[in-house]
Amino acid sequence: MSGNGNGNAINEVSVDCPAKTNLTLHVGAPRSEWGGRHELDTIYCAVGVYDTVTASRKKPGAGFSLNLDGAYLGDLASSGSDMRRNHAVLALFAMAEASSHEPDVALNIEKRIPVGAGMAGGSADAAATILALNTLWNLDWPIERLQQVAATLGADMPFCLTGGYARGTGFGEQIEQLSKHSNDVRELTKQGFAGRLLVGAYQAELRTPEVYAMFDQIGAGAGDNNHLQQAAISLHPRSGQAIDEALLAGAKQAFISGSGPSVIAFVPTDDAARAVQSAWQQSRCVDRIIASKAPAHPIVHIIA
Ligand SMILES: C[C@@](CO)(OP(=O)(O)O)[C@H](O)COP(=O)(O)OP(=O)(O)OC[C@H]1O[C@@H](n2ccc(N)nc2=O)[C@H](O)[C@@H]1O
Ligand SMILES: Nc1ncnc2c1ncn2[C@@H]1O[C@H](COP(=O)(O)OP(=O)(O)O)[C@@H](O)[C@H]1O
Repeated sequence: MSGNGNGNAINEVSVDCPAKTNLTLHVGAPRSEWGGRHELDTIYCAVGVYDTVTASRKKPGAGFSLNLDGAYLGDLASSGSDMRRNHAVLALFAMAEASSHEPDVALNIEKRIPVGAGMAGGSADAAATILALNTLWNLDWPIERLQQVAATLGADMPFCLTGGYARGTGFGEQIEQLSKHSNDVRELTKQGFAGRLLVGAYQAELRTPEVYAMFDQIGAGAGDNNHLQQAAISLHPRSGQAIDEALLAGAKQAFISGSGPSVIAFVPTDDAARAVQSAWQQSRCVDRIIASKAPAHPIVHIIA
């Protein structure tokens, strides 16, 4: 039984896990050996919009349970949403198998990351679950071991375990953690891809496979750092309007987050933040605005 320093067992752990965006997302050809997934070269950056996953120990044999809280649950709220397919539950089962534990754990997810938004909300919840169980079950596995488990669940899940910045290659699952002093990050920071930001979020969701399929048809927009941007805008034009409004209002950078539809606008000053907020509200080109900053990292709390 794991201890929390005063000799008692740990019974509840919560993890605040940040969302993900891609400061660059270069997309190559689909590869048959990767099940048709495209070759990527991307700079991941964690954004300070957090989901909180709480994992509590249940009685032996009680099985798992899942509870979702939050005002914006997207398609997770529908009764048809299969709990067993939730990415946090998939992570629980993967960790249970890898560590020979029974999945007798209650999971509670407080969702704040927009769903189906291109911000890896599902991957963040899976990563939070992995980090929580590493403490709840007293595994204390190194990050590399946890990333091996995460990589079996999705391309951007290994990155979500560490946050900060990373270069992703392969189909996005090969991760090289980047320090903020690395040349890549220093160059992007110089171009304004760091610090204070606004997220333009939508009720609508985009399906990642559909965005990649559209990319295969129309390719990347000239000069776009995110090669999926033109495809996402063709499927969800309001995101393109939000980018134009943000840049006009003084955002240093504004772009689609990953496969979209959400838009990230870096706003380095109070004036820029106020101007972008007002331009988005007046043009009604976004449904919700979330103020945040980047980079960010997961935070683990031992509750009981
Ligand atoms: C686009 C990115 C950018 O980081 O993230 P999101 O914006 O969705 O968060 C990722 O590539 C999302 O990767 P991942 O999270 O694995 O996508 P999944 O939803 O699991 O993949 C669903 C489908 O997307 C397509 N896909 C995904 C990754 C990739 N490198 N090439 C692809 O073509 C494939 O059709 C795949 O079957
Ligand atoms: N815990 C979760 N949080 C969000 N989405 C989830 C979760 N578990 C499963 N999903 C499913 O994954 C899909 C993609 O969600 P998400 O990861 O938020 O978006 P994206 O892949 O665009 O970053 C959603 O449509 C949802 O049905």
